[in-house]
Amino acid sequence: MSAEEILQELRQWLERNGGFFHSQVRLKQGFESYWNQVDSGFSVVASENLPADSKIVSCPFALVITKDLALGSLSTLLHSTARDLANWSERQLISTYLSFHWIIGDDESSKNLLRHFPYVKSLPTLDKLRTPLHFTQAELELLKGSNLYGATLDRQREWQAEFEECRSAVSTVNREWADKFTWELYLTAATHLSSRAFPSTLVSRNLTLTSPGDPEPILLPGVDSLNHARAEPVSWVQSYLGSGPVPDAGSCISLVLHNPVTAGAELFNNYGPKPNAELILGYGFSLPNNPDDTIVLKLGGPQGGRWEVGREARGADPVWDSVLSAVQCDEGSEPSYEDHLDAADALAHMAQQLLDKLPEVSIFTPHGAREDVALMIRHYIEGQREILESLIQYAEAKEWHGEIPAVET
Ligand SMILES: C[S@@+](CC[C@H](N)C(=O)[O-])C[C@H]1O[C@@H](n2cnc3c(N)ncnc32)[C@H](O)[C@@H]1O
Repeated sequence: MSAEEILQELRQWLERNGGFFHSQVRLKQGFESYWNQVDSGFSVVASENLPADSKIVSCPFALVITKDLALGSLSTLLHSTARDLANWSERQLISTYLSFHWIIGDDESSKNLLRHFPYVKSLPTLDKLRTPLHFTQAELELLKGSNLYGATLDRQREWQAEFEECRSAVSTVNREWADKFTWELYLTAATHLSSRAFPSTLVSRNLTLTSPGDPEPILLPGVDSLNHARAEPVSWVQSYLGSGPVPDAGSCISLVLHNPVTAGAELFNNYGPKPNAELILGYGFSLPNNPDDTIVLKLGGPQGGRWEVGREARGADPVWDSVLSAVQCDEGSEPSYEDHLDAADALAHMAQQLLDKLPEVSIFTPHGAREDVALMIRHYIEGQREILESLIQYAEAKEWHGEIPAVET
C-alpha cells in the first residue's frame, strides 16, 4: 500500500465511524519543505483558503484509544482478568494494544478486539522516529553532560523494564505472539503514545470538573495528525452527548483552528509551551531558539528543591531565595550584605559548573550522527547554554543589588 493509500484509508475509516477531516484539507506524506528536520510522518495542508474558526478534524469517542479500551481488548486476547493487568501503566496497556495490531495482523477474527488498524498503519515507522531512544550510540554521546542524557538513560531503563513485564505476560499465553512482540515494536508504540497523546480530561463528562491526579494519556486518531506550531491559536472542542457516564453515539472531539489558512499552507496544532528537552524526549523534534526552553536545577540540603529556570533567568527567584537562605550564617535574621555576596557567588559558581559540563556544539555534523539529530541536539544545547549564561548574569546583578552597609562616620 502506498503512503497516499494509507492516508486515504485513514480518512475513510474516520468517516465510516462518524468522524471527518474538513473537505478542503489534504493529508500528505512528509512535511512542507521548510522543516529542515526529519520527514517523520505526514502533515495536513489546506487545499483551499480556510476561514478562521474552521473545524479541521473530528474524532468520535468510539475511536478514542484509552487505557480502559486497551485493558478490555488485552484481557480478552490474553485470557486474563482485568485484575491481572490492572497494575500495568497506561503506557504498557496502550503500547501493547497498538503492538498487537502487528502481532496478530489485520484479519477478521481480531477485528472486534483490534479496531484501529487503519490508524496504526498510518503512524510513522521506527526508522522515522527520532526521540533519544532512537539515537545511535554516537548521537547519544553528543548529549553527555546535559540533563537530557540522564533523562534518556532513565527512560530507556524504565520502558525496557515495562516491556519485559508485558512480554512475559504474553509469553505465558502464546509463545508465537511473544516472539513477535519485540522491543522495537513496543518502543515504536510507546513513542507513538508519547508523541501524540492528549489528556484524558478531553473525554470526561464534565470538562470543568478537575479530576484528582494527573490526566491519563489518550490517543485521538485524526486529531493527532497535525504538526506543532508554537502559540498557534487552536481549540480542542468536546461534544459530549447524553447525560450519563457513557457518552451517546455522535460524541466527538474536534480541532478548531482560529486563524484563517491560505490554500497550500500547512495546518498546525499547538502542543503547548514545551521546552526542547521535552520536545526531543517525547516527540523527537526541536524548535530553534525555543522561547519555552528551561533547565532543571536541583539543590540539596534543607533549603533544597527542584526548579526550572527559563531564558533570561525566568523563574530564578526561588533558586536565589534558596541559595541565599543556605549561605545565611544567622538563620532567621535579615540576610547581610556578605550573605548576598556569598549567595551570588554560589549561584554563579553552580551555573558555571553546569555550563562547563555541557557538551560542545559544533556547527558541523559529527561523524556517526545524522544531520537532523545533530541539529536537534544543537538547538537544545544552545538553549541550555543561554539559560545558564543568563543565570550567571542574574547572580552578578544580585551581587550589585545586595544592600551595601552605610559607611560609618
Ligand atoms: C502528533 S504527530 C503529528 C503528525 C506527524 N507528522 C505524523 O505523521 O504522525 C507528532 C510528530 O510529528 C512531528 N512533528 C510535529 N511537529 C513538528 C515540528 N514543528 N517540527 C518537526 N517535527 C514535528 C514529530 O515527529 C512528532 O513526534
